[in-house]
Amino acid sequence: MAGSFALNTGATIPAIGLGTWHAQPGAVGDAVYAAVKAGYRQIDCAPSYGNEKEVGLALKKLFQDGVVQREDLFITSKLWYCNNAPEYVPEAIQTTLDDLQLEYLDLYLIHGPIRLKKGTAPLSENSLPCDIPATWAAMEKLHEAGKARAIGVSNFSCRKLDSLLAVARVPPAVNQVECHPGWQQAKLRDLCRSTGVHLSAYSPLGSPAAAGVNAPSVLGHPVLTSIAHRLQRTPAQVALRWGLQMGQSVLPKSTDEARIKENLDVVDWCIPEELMAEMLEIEQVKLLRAEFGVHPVHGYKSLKDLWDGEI
Ligand SMILES: NC(=O)C1=CN([C@@H]2O[C@H](COP(=O)(O)OP(=O)(O)OC[C@H]3O[C@@H](n4cnc5c(N)ncnc54)[C@H](OP(=O)(O)O)[C@@H]3O)[C@@H](O)[C@H]2O)C=CC1
Ligand SMILES: CCCCCC/C=C/C=O
Repeated sequence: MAGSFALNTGATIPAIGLGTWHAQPGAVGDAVYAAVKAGYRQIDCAPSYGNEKEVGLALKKLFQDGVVQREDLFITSKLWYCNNAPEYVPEAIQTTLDDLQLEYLDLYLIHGPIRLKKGTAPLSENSLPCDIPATWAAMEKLHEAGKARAIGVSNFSCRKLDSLLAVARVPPAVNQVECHPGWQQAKLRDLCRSTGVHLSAYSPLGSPAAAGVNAPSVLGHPVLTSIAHRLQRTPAQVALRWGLQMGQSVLPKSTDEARIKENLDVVDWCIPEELMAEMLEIEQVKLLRAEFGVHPVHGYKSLKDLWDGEI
C-alpha cells in the first residue's frame, strides 16, 4: 500500500489518489477498476467531470468482485460552483452519492471559491458573488448527517483559508489545490501545516492535457528530466515523489494502465535532499487560473483578487 497522511478528523487520507478529470466516459471505469486492483485506495471525483455514474459502476463492480470493500476506499467528490448556495448543497451531494452508488463520501470539498448561476457554464458572465461562510455551514450539516466523513475546500488561497478557519465550527480537513514542481505553494503549505489542514495536490504532473498548449511543460522541465535520469525514474515519478516528500497527497490522472501503475511506484525510494533542493530552481507558473471567475460586477475583480495575489 502507498501510505497515507493524517487528517484533522482522526481519519487518514491515502497518499496517492487517482484523478478523474478529463477521463472520458468509456475509459474512466476501466481506469478506476485497474487503479484499485493495482493498489490505489483514493479516487478523486467531481460531478463537473461528467463521469461520476461510470465511476460508480466501476466501484460497484470492485465491491461485487471482492477486490475491496467500501471501507477500504477513500472517495472524494466536490460541490460544483453552480450549487454553492446553501439551499442547493443537500441535493448536490445526494446526486453525487446516487451517481457513485455510495452511502457516504470520505471527503466532500467546496470545488472553489467561485459561484455560478444555477445550470450555467463556467463563463465570466455567469458569476455571482460568493458567500463562503454560508456554503460552509451547509457543508457542516452534511458532515454532521454522516454523508461526508470529512469536509474541505479546494482552490482556497491563504487568505480565504484563514477567513474560513476563523468562522468554521468544523475546520476544513483538506485544501485541494494545484501543486507540482512548477507551482510549489510554499506559503500555502506552511499555513496548512500550522493549522492542521491537509494539502492535497491536484494536477501533480502539471496537467499536460488540460493546462493549454502554451503552458510550460512540468514533466519536460530540464531540472525534472535531469533528476529523473540520475535516479533512473520517470519525470512523472519524480514529480509525484516530490509531492509526497513535501507532505501532500497527490492525485495523478491517467486512463492508461501502464501509467496508472507507474504513478503508484513512488513509495519505496526517495529523492535525496540535494536533489529536492535543485527543484527549488524551477520557475513558478500557475497553470489553472480560472479566468471565468473574474467579472467586473458579480465575480472577482481580477485574477489577483480571486487568488489573493497568489498567482
Ligand atoms: N479541485 C480542482 O479544482 C481540480 C482537481 N483536479 C484533480 O486532480 C487530478 C489530476 O490533475 P489533472 O489536471 O488531471 O492532471 P495531472 O497533472 O494528473 O496530469 C494528467 C495528464 O498526464 C498524463 N499522464 C498521467 N500519468 C503520466 C505519466 N506517468 N507520464 C506521462 N504522462 C502522464 C495523463 O494522460 P493519460 O491519461 O493518457 O495517462 C493526463 O494527460 C484531476 O484528474 C482531478 O481529479 C484537477 C484540476 C483541478
Ligand atoms: C478556482 C478553480 C480553478 C480550477 C480550474 C478548473 C479545473 C477543474 C477541475 O477540477
